[in-house]
This record gives sequence, C-alpha cells and structure tokens, in this order.
Amino acid sequence: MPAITGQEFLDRLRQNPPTLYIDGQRVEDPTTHLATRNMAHSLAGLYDLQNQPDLRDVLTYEENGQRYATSFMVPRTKEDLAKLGESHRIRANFSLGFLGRAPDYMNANVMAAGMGADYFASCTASGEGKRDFAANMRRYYEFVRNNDLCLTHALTNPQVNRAKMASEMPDPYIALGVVEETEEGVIVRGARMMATLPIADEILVFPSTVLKENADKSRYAMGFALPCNAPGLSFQCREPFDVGRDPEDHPLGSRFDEQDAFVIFDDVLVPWERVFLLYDVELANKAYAATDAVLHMAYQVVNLKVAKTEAFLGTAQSIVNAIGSGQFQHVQSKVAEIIVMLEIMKALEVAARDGATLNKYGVMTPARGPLDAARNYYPAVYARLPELLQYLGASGIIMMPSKADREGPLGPQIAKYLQAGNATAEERLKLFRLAWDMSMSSFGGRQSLYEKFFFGDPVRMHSALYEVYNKGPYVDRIQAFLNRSEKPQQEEVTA
Ligand SMILES: Cc1cc2nc3c(=O)[nH]c(=O)nc-3n(C[C@H](O)[C@H](O)[C@H](O)COP(=O)(O)OP(=O)(O)OC[C@H]3O[C@@H](n4cnc5c(N)ncnc54)[C@H](O)[C@@H]3O)c2cc1C
Ligand SMILES: O=C(O)Cc1ccc(O)c(O)c1
Repeated sequence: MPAITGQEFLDRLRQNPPTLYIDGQRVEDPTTHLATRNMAHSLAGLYDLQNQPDLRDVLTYEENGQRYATSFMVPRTKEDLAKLGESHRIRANFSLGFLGRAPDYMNANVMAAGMGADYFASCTASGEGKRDFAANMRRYYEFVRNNDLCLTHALTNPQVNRAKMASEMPDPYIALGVVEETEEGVIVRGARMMATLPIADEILVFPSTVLKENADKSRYAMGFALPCNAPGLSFQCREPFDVGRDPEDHPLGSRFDEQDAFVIFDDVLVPWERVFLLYDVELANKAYAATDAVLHMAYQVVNLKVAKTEAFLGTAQSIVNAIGSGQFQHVQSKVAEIIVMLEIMKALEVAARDGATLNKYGVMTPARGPLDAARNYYPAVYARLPELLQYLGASGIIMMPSKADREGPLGPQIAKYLQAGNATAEERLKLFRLAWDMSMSSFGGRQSLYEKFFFGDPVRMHSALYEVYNKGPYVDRIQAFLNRSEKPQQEEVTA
C-alpha cells in the first residue's frame, strides 16, 4: 500500500507496536498512551499530507502505476531534486521544522543505500547465496518504499567509556555485537545509545562512521534492519516532553515530541535477508559516504533547517510586531541575524542542487561541498536562534499565564494587562508560548542539544571536513603568488 494515509499508519502502529518503555512501563499502544499518542497522530498528519489533493503531486510520485512518497524517489535529474527539496520543505513546515527525524530523513537513507546496494556486495562475509547483502539492501529499499514504512535508526554505542574501543569495555556486549550465526540469521546482543523517533515500524542499524576497532574484522561492524517489535528488542524512552498540556500552552511539545530511546538488543535474531553488512570495519565505516546516503540525508536536513529558520524568523518578527519594538536598532539587528542565517542555508540548498551530479549508481546527487558546509554551519550557529528569541521576548517569554489561567478568575485582568500592541492577550500569549517552546521549555532545550549532535559530534565532523576538503589548489595558488618574480613598478621620480 504505497503512499499510505494517516489512519493506515495508526492502524499499523496499533497492530504492531514498537516495544517502548516509558517511566518503567511498557507502552501497550502508542496511539493511545498519554506520552506518545499526540506524536503518533502528528505522524499520521504527515502521512495525510501526501494524500491531500493540493499536495499530492509534490509529495508523491508515480512509478509502474503506483504512487509512492516523493522522499523514496530516486532523483535522476536536477528537476527531480527540486521536487524532492520542495517535498522536504512542505513536510518540514508541518512541524515548523521541529521534527528532526520525520520519516523522509530515513527514506532518503534507504533510497540511497538501495541504489548503492552493489557497495555491500563486496562484504567478505557474503557469497553464500542467502547472504547476498547487495540484494538484501536493494530489496529492503523496495520493501520500505512499497509499504511506506516509518523508520528509526541507531548508529552509536553506549557512552560508557570513550577512551576505549567497543571490544575493551567491561563486557564485550555493552556495545551491540554479533553473538553467533545460525541457519536463520545472526544473533545480536548489546545496546545502541540513541534512536530518535522510536514510534516507528522498523529500525535501521548501521555503525556510525567512527567505529574504532584495531582489527579489519569486528563483531561490532554490522548493518541490518528489524521491525521495532522484534523479539528481544526494547526501546527505553527518555522522559516525555508531552506532559498532557493543551496545545495552546505547549504548542510544540504537545504535538511533536518525537522521543529519543536507548535501544537494547537482548539476543535478537536478525534474519539473513535483513543483514546488509557484517564484520567488515572499513566497509562499515565508509557505507554512508560510499553510497552517498549521507548526502541525500543532508539534502533533507538542509531543507528542514531552512523551514526551521523561517519559523524562527516568523516568530521573532511576530514578537517585535506584538510589543512594538521594531524601531530599536539592536532589535532590527537581531532579526537581521536570523535573516542572514536563513539566506545562508537557502543558498547552500540551491548550491547543493545546482552542483548536483549523477553518481556511479545513476542517482542525481546533491553537491557535497555546500551540504558539508550546511551540516557544519547550522550546528555551530543554531544556539543563537533560541537566544535571539529570548533577547527579543524578554519577560514576555516567561510571563505567560496558561489557557486555564485565561479562563480562570483572573481572566479579565490577564486580557487587559497582557494584551499586545496589535493583538489580544489570547493571541499574544499563544505567540509567546510558541517562542518559549522553541527556545526555553524542556522541548526547546532538547532541540538545542539535538541541533549540536544529530548528524554526529561537531568536533569530529570538522576534522572529517578538514580531511576530505580539497585544499590543494588554494595552497598552490598561494605558492605561485609567493614565487611570482616580477618586480614592482618603480614610480618615476621627477625633480
Ligand atoms: C537529541 C539527540 C538525538 C539523536 N538522535 C540520533 C538518532 O536518531 N540516531 C542515532 O544514531 N544517533 C542519534 N544521536 C546521536 C548522535 O549521533 C551523537 O550524539 C553524536 O554522534 C555524538 O556521539 P555521542 O553522543 O556518543 O558523544 P560522545 O562520542 O560520547 O562525545 C562526548 C564528548 O566527548 C568528545 N569526544 C568523544 N570522543 C572523541 C574523539 N574521539 N575525539 C574528539 N572528541 C571526542 C565529544 O567531542 C563530546 O564533547 C542523537 C543525539 C542527540 C543529542
Ligand atoms: O555517522 C555519520 O556519518 C552520519 C550520522 C551521524 C548521526 C546520525 O544520527 C545520522 O543519522 C548520521
């Protein structure tokens, strides 16, 4: 059932719930549990968008008589990339860019991995027919696309001791590792640190690009996928940010708490047909880069961050309008800072698309340079966005009586004293509560952490950029300049 509806998504989630634990209890049904139901319904809302008549042409595409979500489309031309970018931005606007891991992120991952599936054929553990990892990867892309599945993913090992390799931990199965092979598949044991959006159908497990092992072969090098309710698999969720408040009070937290979970694999069987990579450390470390999956994911990200920055700009200017502060030069300058960030991200998106080339798998792939710049730039500057809202909103961003307060005995006073220059108290408080949820609530605080780390450790990302960026021509130019031998023109001295 390609391009599903929200109801189809909810029915599937109810029938096959992921094994989530929150506050010491199993979440029996994520579509009704207090901490997850609103998020589940927000995801359903995202799926409904693609069936909306006015958006259907952008959010879906046709192949072999079927309509699939555009985020699964294999881009062949720059026009295809433009359509993909537009679909990412429309979906991002649904949450004002505050859903970091909406399904289109992982859809881009499986699309690129599926198209680059030949990369996995060279895995030395393959070759015995049923261990045709390339075919497994290709089929998995088609399976996810055909069923419009929602995926979560977990790449990093628990943070027990970063001075040691996975194999040097107090227990060899703290980090997720292969225990044994059976006729049916591989048994894995251990944990992964972080899976955002565990309210999902399936989990994709790959190592991050920084798997450190001394050997060529390692039980910690693997790539596979499983349903989120596979026997032995559990997700320990963090404290929820949807605490049952009215959306007027927690406009983002009450709708878009995508959750983050610690993932525990208690001797889980991964069937052979779901294994994509095994034991090969180098192949594992290079998988994201070699299949270009990281670029297609980064392209979703740059579009998402454009939408998110636009939301900050709209909120900041609404605050300025509400309290009449637009005449002050420093206020203008603070809004201008957001405009600069937005225009930089928009320009990087255009440059990535404009410089796209067909990769060796025939996929039109956005240019690496602008995307690497975007994924290093945004984490470095994001913290300024919530800070700017705080400077612009000042006390208004904390003095925000709730909906119940407005309807309580002090309602008339609240209506009088907390009105805005251009709006009623109700309108003004809704706006400031949004600014608070973007920048200060537990939801907003988690966003600040998320933006620093969601694509990897910024320190190591900088090092990676330093390593791959071709700096040679610029060094050569400087050398040539230094070696230029012409003499400076002497001025004629006339008596
Ligand atoms: C909110 C949130 C959501 C996330 N969602 C996902 C997700 O859905 N899926 C997923 O797979 N991952 C997810 N991540 C994990 C993300 O990929 C990691 O946070 C990131 O890769 C950094 O790894 P770490 O958190 O283990 O930090 P660590 O590696 O433990 O680093 C901690 C500190 O030590 C320093 N450090 C550690 N090792 C080194 C080193 N070798 N060299 C230099 N400095 C070092 C780091 O710079 C940092 O300051 C998420 C993270 C956050 C915060
Ligand atoms: O490992 C990488 O190179 C990229 C990366 C890091 C963290 C993520 O969560 C992710 O989706 C991708």
